[in-house]
Amino acid sequence: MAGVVATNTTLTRPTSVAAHPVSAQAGGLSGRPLTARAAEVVALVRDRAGDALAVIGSGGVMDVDDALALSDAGADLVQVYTGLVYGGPALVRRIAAEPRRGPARGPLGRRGRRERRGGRVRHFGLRLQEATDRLGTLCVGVDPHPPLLAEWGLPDDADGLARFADACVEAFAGQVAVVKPQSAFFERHGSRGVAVLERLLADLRGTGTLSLLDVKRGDIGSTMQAYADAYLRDDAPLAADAITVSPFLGAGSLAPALDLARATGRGVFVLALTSNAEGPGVQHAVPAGGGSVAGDVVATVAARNAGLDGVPARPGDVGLVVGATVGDAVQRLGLDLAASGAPLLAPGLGAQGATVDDLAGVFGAAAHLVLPTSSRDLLRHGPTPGPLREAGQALAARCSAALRHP
Ligand SMILES: O=C(O)c1cc(=O)[nH]c(=O)n1[C@@H]1O[C@H](COP(=O)(O)O)[C@@H](O)[C@H]1O
Repeated sequence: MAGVVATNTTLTRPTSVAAHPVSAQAGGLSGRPLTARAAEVVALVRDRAGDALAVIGSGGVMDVDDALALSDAGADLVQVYTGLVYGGPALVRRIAAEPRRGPARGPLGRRGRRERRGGRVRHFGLRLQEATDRLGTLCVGVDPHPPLLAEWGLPDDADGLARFADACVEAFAGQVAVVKPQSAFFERHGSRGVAVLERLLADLRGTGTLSLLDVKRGDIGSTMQAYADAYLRDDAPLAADAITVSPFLGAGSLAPALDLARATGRGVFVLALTSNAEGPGVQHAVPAGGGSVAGDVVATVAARNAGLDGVPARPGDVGLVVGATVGDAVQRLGLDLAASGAPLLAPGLGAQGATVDDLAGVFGAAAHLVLPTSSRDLLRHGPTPGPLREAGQALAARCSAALRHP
C-alpha cells in the first residue's frame, strides 16, 4: 500500500443541519459539515502512518484555509469535491498558489496546527462553531471537588486529581465540544496539583478537544499581561484554548488578555451575569451614566467582536458568562446578547438549580450563541468513563435541542 485517502462523507448530523427537513434521511453529508472532522482524521492517519504512507486529505475543503488545515494536519496532497462545485476552478488556482508546507510534527507541531494555518491565526469563535456543530452544544466542567473525589473512591491529593483528570479525558475528549477544568481544585494541591492541570490541558490539546480554563483572572493592566502570558501564549505551560476572566477591575483592564487571545487564536469569556446569588448586587448596579454594570461589560465585549474580520455570521472570539440561573435579568437589564456576537457560557445547570428547560427563556434571541456548562451534576455519573461519556452526550443532545434556532 502506497497511501491513504482520508476522508469520505460523514454520517453524523451536526447541529447546524439537524433542523433541516431532510436531515433525518439516510446518506452521507459532503461539504462544510466535513471540514473539521476531515482535519482530525488526516492528523490521526499521519500520526499513525509516520512517513511510511502518502496521505491525501479530502473532505469539506471549501476554501484555501480548509486546504491549508489539511496540509498542516499532515496531508501530502489535498482533494476538492464539493468546494469545486461551489467555488469553481478558481479555487484550485488559489489553493495551488499557496506556498507548500511540510506537515507539522511532534507535540509542538500539533499545537501549532490547531491554532494557525500558514502563519494565519484560526479564530477561536470559528473553532468553537466547528466543535459545537460536530459534537453538540455542551461544555463539561472538570471540577474535582473533594466530595466527588470521595464518591469516586479517590484520595484528595495530586494522585487522586490525576486519576480524576484521566477519567474525564477518556470520557469526554473528542466527545463534547469543550472541556472546562476549574483551576481552583488543582491549585489547592499546590505545585503538584498545578502539574496535573498542566498535563490535563496538554492531553486535551493532544486530542484536539477545546479547553476552557476556568481561572476568572482580572487585575491591573501590567499584571493582566502576566496572566495573559500564563494561559494564552502558544508556549505557555498552562496554555488553554480559552480562559474565564473577571471585568470587575474595569472591563478596559482586560485589554492585554483580549489582545493576546486574538493574536494567538484563543478565546476569553468575560463574567457578565454570574450564577451566584451575590452577583446581582454588583452586576445589576447602575453606573453614573445609566444602564448597568453588566450592560457595560456586554458593550465592551460587543465592541471587541465587531472588529473581527472574516465571515460575519460566525460567533465572536470574546465570550460572556451569563448564568442559566439568572431568570429574566437579561431582559430586565435590556442586554442585547445576540448583538454582542459573543459565545455565551451558561453555568448553573443541575447543582445550582437551573435546568435545560430554563435556557431558552433566559437567553431568548441569543439562544443560538449559548454554550451550557455542567460540572458536579454530570460528574456524579463517574468514575467509569463509559457512563460519564453517555451522560455527557445525552446532556449535549438535550441542550442542542433546547437551544435550536426557531
Ligand atoms: O465561569 C464559570 O464557569 C462560572 C461562572 C459563574 O457565574 N458560575 C459558575 O458556577 N461558574 C463555574 O462553573 C462551575 C459550576 O459547577 P457546577 O455547579 O458543579 O456545575 C464552577 O466551576 C464555577 O466556578
